[in-house]
Amino acid sequence: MGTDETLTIALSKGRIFEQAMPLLAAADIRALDDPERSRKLILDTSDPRVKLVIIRASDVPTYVQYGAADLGVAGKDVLLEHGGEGLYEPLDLRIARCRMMVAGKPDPGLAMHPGRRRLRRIATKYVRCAERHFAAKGEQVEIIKLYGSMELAPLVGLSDLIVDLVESGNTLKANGLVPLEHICDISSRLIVNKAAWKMKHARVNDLLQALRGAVASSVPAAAD
Ligand SMILES: Nc1ncnc2c1ncn2[C@@H]1O[C@H](COP(=O)(O)OP(=O)(O)OP(=O)(O)O)[C@@H](O)[C@H]1O
Ligand SMILES: O=P(O)(O)OC[C@H]1O[C@H](OP(=O)(O)OP(=O)(O)O)[C@H](O)[C@@H]1O
Repeated sequence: MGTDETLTIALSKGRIFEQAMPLLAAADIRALDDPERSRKLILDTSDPRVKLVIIRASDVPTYVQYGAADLGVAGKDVLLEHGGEGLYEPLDLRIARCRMMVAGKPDPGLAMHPGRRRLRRIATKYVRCAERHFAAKGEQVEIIKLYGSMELAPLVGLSDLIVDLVESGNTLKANGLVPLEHICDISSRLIVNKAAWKMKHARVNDLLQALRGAVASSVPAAAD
């Protein structure tokens, strides 16, 4: 965790950085470097008491859980897989919105056949979510853990179905797959280390209020 004077915020580069920075600007926090162009992992900001640490999206909850960062921005998908230990999740930032879905070939054929002899194979990065989804339906499945490009798995016979994130649907379509079941809606959340929440409460709370205001003005209710 940073010193008492410093707030450290963990973010991944790409869509979360791009969509979170306009919200952080409402709290007068602007990055002094562009993570797409700099190799720096710790970025100074326009507020000398705030630093950004740039890490993999799936590592953000771990840094915050252990207090290596006071706060972070993480997708709900990543939080569901992490489990949320040691964290508070006080605000839905409503950025990086998409859906977690089961997808597969349009004609699942044997994959959906009730009389099939082996368990259906599900390829996914989201093992916990997939397990929970199929368990809730009362179906035993075999989960195959992957780290990316899930869409390939049914095309080459690695799995019958995938569990992945879908936004426009273009990636599924480009690979001849279709969405089959909606698991949950996903957006990114502000997360806070539990100790930082107590020890740095005034500063964390100021930031939270500024972000709350920015979220309310950036997403009109009618967009839901
Ligand atoms: N197509 C998408 N549209 C909108 N939001 C998305 C989409 N894909 C992922 N997200 C959200 O954005 C977050 C960050 O995605 P990003 O692609 O930057 O990281 P990642 O590649 O999933 O993670 P890692 O690098 O740790 O494997 C995801 O955790 C998810 O919540
Ligand atoms: O429905 P769409 O708009 O096509 O978006 C869905 C794609 O977005 C995500 O991948 P991403 O682009 O983040 O690449 P990654 O898997 O390398 O993170 C997700 O894993 C899908 O592949």
